[in-house]
Amino acid sequence: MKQPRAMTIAGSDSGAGAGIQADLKTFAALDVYGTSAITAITVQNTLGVRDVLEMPTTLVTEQIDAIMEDIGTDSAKTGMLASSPLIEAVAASVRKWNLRLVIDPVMRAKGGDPLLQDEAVSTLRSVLLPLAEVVTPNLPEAETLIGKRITSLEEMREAARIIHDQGPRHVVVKGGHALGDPIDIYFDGSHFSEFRAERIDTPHTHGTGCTFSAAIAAFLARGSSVYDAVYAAKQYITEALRHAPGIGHGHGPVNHFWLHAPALPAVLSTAVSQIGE
Ligand SMILES: Nc1ncnc2c1ncn2[C@@H]1O[C@H](COP(=O)(O)OP(=O)(O)O)[C@@H](O)[C@H]1O
Ligand SMILES: Cc1ncc(COP(=O)(O)O)c(N)n1
Repeated sequence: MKQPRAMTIAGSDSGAGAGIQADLKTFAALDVYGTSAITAITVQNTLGVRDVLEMPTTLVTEQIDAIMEDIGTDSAKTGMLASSPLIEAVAASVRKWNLRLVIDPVMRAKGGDPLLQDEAVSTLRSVLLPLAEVVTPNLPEAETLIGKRITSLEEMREAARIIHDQGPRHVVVKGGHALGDPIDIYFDGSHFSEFRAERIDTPHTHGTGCTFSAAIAAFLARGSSVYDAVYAAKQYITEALRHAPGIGHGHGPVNHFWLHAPALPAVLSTAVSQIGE
């Protein structure tokens, strides 16, 4: 049986809670074969981002070409894109390979460190958003994309409509940054839906947006409709937050593998104990 495939085009997080690492773990947990094109290397842990090295645009283009010329993909997602030239290069590849694209319009890390240059927001809006099947801004990202504050569910709906006018076919304005139970607003150009979940009381929210958008890409690769993919991704991120392993001294990662049995199957436990002898 052919395994579904998904590609992440994003930054590396050395702490492995967000970025490429979170995306590949999410793909693996959802039984999708994941590939990656790295846009930038961040020196990062749960406390913050210490340094960033952007990849040359040609290297990003070549990674995507190498994946597509051999392995192919059923969906793709973007995360940290850092700068206008990288966004332009990724957009050219999306067009060249006709990628079915989920955009997580990453602008800042949880602690506030910038992951996208301010001047690149207009490139993201005008060049990449029109190529998206789905875009998943959090509240601050949605505010930046529309240029006004969002303070209510009604304003989230209005934001989704304005962002939809910028070109993506589906919009999910995420409510993780609001108070109370997080409500994500979904808009497909004609209908709104609300995806509600209970708020998990935890500081370990590093990589929630990456994980959520990677899960949407994974479910799309598995053949779900966009609505069903967002619905399933919402359940996946809620449980991943609930089972966060409590790693690090700051905003720790979620548990991408909450679906899987906590104990190793007997055959592996035996092999592991023999390796230790
Ligand atoms: N504490 C929480 N409990 C439950 N769901 C959450 C919590 N924080 C975020 N979420 C959900 O996780 C997903 C990512 O949202 P959000 O944190 O807003 O994005 P980002 O990581 O891009 O800032 C959304 O579906 C949001 O509703
Ligand atoms: C390399 C990289 N990409 C993205 C994020 C944002 O993470 P979040 O999912 O918490 O918004 C991050 N902190 N680092």
